Amino acid sequence: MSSQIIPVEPFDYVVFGGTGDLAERKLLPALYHRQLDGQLSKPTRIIGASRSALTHEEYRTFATNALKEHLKADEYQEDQVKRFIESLFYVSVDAKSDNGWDKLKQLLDDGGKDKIRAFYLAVAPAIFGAISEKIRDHKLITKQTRIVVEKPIGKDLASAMDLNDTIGKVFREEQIFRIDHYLGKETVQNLMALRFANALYEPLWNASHIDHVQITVAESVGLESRAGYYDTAGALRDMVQNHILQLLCLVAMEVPTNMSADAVRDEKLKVLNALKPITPANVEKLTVRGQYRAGASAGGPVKGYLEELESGQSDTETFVAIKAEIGNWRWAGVPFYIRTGKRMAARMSEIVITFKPIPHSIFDESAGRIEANQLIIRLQPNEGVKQSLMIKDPGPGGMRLRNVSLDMTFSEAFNVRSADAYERLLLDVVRNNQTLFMRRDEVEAAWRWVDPILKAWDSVGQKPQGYTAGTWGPSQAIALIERDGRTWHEA
Ligand SMILES: NC(=O)C1=CN([C@@H]2O[C@H](COP(=O)(O)OP(=O)(O)OC[C@H]3O[C@@H](n4cnc5c(N)ncnc54)[C@H](OP(=O)(O)O)[C@@H]3O)[C@@H](O)[C@H]2O)C=CC1
Ligand SMILES: O=C1O[C@H](COP(=O)(O)O)[C@@H](O)[C@H](O)[C@H]1O
Repeated sequence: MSSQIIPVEPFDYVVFGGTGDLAERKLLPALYHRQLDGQLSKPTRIIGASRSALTHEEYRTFATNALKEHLKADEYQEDQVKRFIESLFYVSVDAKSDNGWDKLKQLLDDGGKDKIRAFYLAVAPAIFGAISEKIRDHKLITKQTRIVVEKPIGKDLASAMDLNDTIGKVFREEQIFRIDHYLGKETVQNLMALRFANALYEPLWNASHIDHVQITVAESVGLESRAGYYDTAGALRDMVQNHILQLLCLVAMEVPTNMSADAVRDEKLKVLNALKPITPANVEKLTVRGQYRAGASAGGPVKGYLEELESGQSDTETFVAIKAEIGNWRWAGVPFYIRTGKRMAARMSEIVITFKPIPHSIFDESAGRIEANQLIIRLQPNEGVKQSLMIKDPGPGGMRLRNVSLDMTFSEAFNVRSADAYERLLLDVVRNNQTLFMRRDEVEAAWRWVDPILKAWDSVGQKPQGYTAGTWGPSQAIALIERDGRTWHEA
C-alpha cells in the first residue's frame, strides 16, 4: 500500500443497475482497485440491486467474471478477488414496484444506521425518480446517506430541471453527487494544481498573455453498443454539455478561495454564465457539425455512422467543433476552440494554452522563427503536462533558437498506475467531498448555453458535414480555426 493512500471509513454502496454495463465495466473494477490499494476497511459492503432474480452467490459470480474481463492479468489477484467478492451482496428490486425493497432495508439496517450509505443510480434516468421515491418511502435514508447520479442529466434545460426537481424532492443538494467522470481524471485535477499551486502561471493566465485555448477530446471508437442512446443525443449533448464545459470552466475560472466544493463550483458557475450566446445569426460561423462516413481505424475498415444504425438515416452529429468566447475581463477576446468526435484519427484528449508571441524580437533572422509558448495538458493517452520554450541551440554555431518541451508524463515521473476516474470519484462520495461533482445550477447553466445552439442548428437547418472515419473531422472544422490565422494543435 502506498503511504499516500488513506483508508476510508467502512461504507455500504448500493449500486442500482448492479448488473448493467457501467457496473460491470467501471464500478466493480474501480472498487476492487481501491481495495487492492488498501483503501477499503471492513465491514464495507457493495450491494448490487436490479430486477434480475440473482442470489448473492450468483452476483458474486457475475462480479468475478466482470473483474476477469476488465482487469489486467497482474491486477486480478486470487486472494484479493476472494476478499472483494466476500463484500458483495445482491437484492432484487424493481424501481416500479415494492418488490424487494423491504429486503434491501433489512440488509442495510443490519449493517447499522450510522454507517455511510451511498446509493448509485447506474440505471436509465427515466427511473431516477421512481428509485428516489422508493428509497424515501421505504425509509432507507439515514443521516449518512448520499445519492450518486450518472449522466445524462437531461437532454435539454427543461428535462434537466425536471430531473433535478425529481431527485431534489427526496434528497438535499448536499446529498446529491452528480458524476462527470472527466472531473475524476488525474490530469483534470492536476490542472487545478498547476494553476493554483504554482506562482508561475496565474499572473499570465488572462487575455493580456494568452492568445487562445484549444480543448480536444477525440475518440477513435464509434457507437459501440450505444446507438439507441447516442442517436438521440449527439456529440454536443454527449460530450460538450458536460465534460468539455467542465474542462473549459477549470481552465477559465477565477481562483477559488479554497478547494471546498462550493468555492470551486461558484467559480465554475460564473464561467458558464459568462459564455457568449450562440444564436441563429452566428451559429454557422461559430460551430461545425460532422458525421463519420465509412473509413478506417487502427483495426481495419469501419462502417459509416448511418450504416451502423438500423434506420440507416440520421442527422445526429458525431463530431462538433465550436469557437466559444467568455465575456468577462479575464478572457475578453480570447477564443476557446473546442472539438470532440467519434471515429477520429486517434484517441487523444488535451487542453492547449497558446501564449501570445513576444512583443519584439532582439534576434536577427538567422536565429530562426520564434514560436509562441504553449502549455499542453494531456488527459489521454499518456497523461501529463508539456511546456514548450524557446532555447538556444547548443554549440558554437551562433544564436540559433529552437522550440523545445519540458515534458512530464505522470506514470513515468511517478512510476504509478494511472487510476481510473471512477476510483477517485466513488470514494469522494464516501468521504462526502463534492468538489469534483456538479452542482444543480452548474448543470442547468451548461444547458442554458447548449440549448440555444441546438435550437439555432434547427432554425438555420445546419446539418452535419460528412468526414471519413479515422480523420480529424470535416474540413470545415479546420477552416473554423484557420480563418482566425491559427491551426489545431497536432499531438
Ligand atoms: N455504460 C457506460 O459506460 C455509461 C453509462 N452511463 C449511464 O449509466 C446508466 C446505466 O448505464 P448502463 O449500465 O450502460 O445500462 P444497462 O442497460 O447496461 O444497465 C441498466 C441496469 O438497470 C437495471 N434496471 C433496469 N430497469 C430497472 C428497474 N425497473 N428497476 C431496477 N433496476 C432496473 C438493469 O438490470 P435488470 O434488467 O436486471 O433490472 C441493469 O442492471 C445510464 O443512465 C447510462 O446513460 C453513463 C456513462 C457511461
Ligand atoms: O461520457 C462519455 O464519455 C465517453 C468517453 O470517456 P473517456 O473517459 O473514454 O474519454 C464517451 O465515449 C461516451 O460517448 C460519453 O457518453
